[in-house]
Amino acid sequence: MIKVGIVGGTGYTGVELLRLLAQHPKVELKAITSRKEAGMPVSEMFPNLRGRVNLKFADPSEAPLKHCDVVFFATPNGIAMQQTRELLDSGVRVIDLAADFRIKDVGVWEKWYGMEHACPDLIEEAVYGLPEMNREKVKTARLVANPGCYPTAAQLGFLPLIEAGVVDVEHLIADCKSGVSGAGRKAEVHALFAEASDNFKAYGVAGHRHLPEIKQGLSLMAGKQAGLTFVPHLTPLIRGIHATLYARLTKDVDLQALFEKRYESEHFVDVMPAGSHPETRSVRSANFCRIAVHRQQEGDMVVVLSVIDNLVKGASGQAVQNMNIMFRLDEAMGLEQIPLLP
Ligand SMILES: NC(=O)C1=CN([C@@H]2O[C@H](COP(=O)(O)OP(=O)(O)OC[C@H]3O[C@@H](n4cnc5c(N)ncnc54)[C@H](OP(=O)(O)O)[C@@H]3O)[C@@H](O)[C@H]2O)C=CC1
Ligand SMILES: CC(=O)N[C@@H](CCC(=O)OP(=O)(O)O)C(=O)O
Repeated sequence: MIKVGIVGGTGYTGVELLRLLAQHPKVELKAITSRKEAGMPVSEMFPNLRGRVNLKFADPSEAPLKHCDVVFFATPNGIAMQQTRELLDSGVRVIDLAADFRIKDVGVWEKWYGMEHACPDLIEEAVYGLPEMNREKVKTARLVANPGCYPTAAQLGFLPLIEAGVVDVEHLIADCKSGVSGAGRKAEVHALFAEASDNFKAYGVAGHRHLPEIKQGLSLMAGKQAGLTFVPHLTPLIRGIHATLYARLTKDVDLQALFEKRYESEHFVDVMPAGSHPETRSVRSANFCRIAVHRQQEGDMVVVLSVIDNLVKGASGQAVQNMNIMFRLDEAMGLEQIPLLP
């Protein structure tokens, strides 16, 4: 059994990790932290876990994290980087759901995240945990930087086009919409029911911290600097991301065949039949990314639609997928939930 610790067990990605790991046949949950709720039984805070998780929250300073095989950080940005070295030195592997190790250029990271990085040398070692791009490196990684939610939806949608060299990579557009759980469980005015429901708005138009992360991934795929316009929107859903991606075609290709071929052996990426319009509810609570590719009848634009559940393929599910790869388990183990309808 893999002994697992979670730092940040009371947030949305933390409880989602608990939901997935409590049903994972090869996992033993050893430690779950919360500073505010230390001592409280997990199932008291989250009754959906009654009878499934019998641990209490522990303060991070007291939790037996060093006795785990792997520790997930489901914490705000800037926390994992303070504790990762000690864990790695103790032989514990680390999967960070936050952004501490996602961006290779530490100067870029410090600019967007507004703080000094505590261990820049570990950024180089960290493997960006998008399995559909980096599976081989994830296998041997001690430290995995789990991708952001918008970056997962956008990169998986653009990947076949960029790898095949059939689009203008300098002028890509990602128009993305997220459910409110993307903002986490902390109390914030914009996430209040009366603010977020029956409402729709863009935010971060002048620059969002996922822009450099997505651009880094697209540039790696292209082998040269990619140019991207990224606009996130807050939509009155609880879960879900819908990315509408635009690119100008530079070659005439069978787009449907290109996407189907690229993802034919990817369990968690579903290329839908030509003409489809994937819905966020078709991936709700599941680790799938569903994609449809469209060519408009006029002009040379390709439009890709990519949907994920931000808390699953966009965070905790992808983190468990990475754990499975790191421990040489079946990649889909514990992740076969069928999405919830309606
Ligand atoms: N929500 C989403 O859709 C996605 C989130 N992410 C990322 O995952 C991470 C967690 O997100 P989310 O679950 O939404 O966040 P929440 O705000 O919902 O939860 C944060 C958790 O971290 C704990 N925490 C906060 N500060 C510290 C600290 N200094 N030391 C230890 N624990 C701390 C909190 O518990 P306590 O304060 O009691 O210790 C809480 O359990 C973030 O970095 C986020 O950007 C990534 C992809 C998608
Ligand atoms: C709707 C909403 O607020 N979404 C969050 C992004 C999700 C997230 O938590 O960011 P990371 O992937 O970097 O961890 C935001 O825009 O800040």
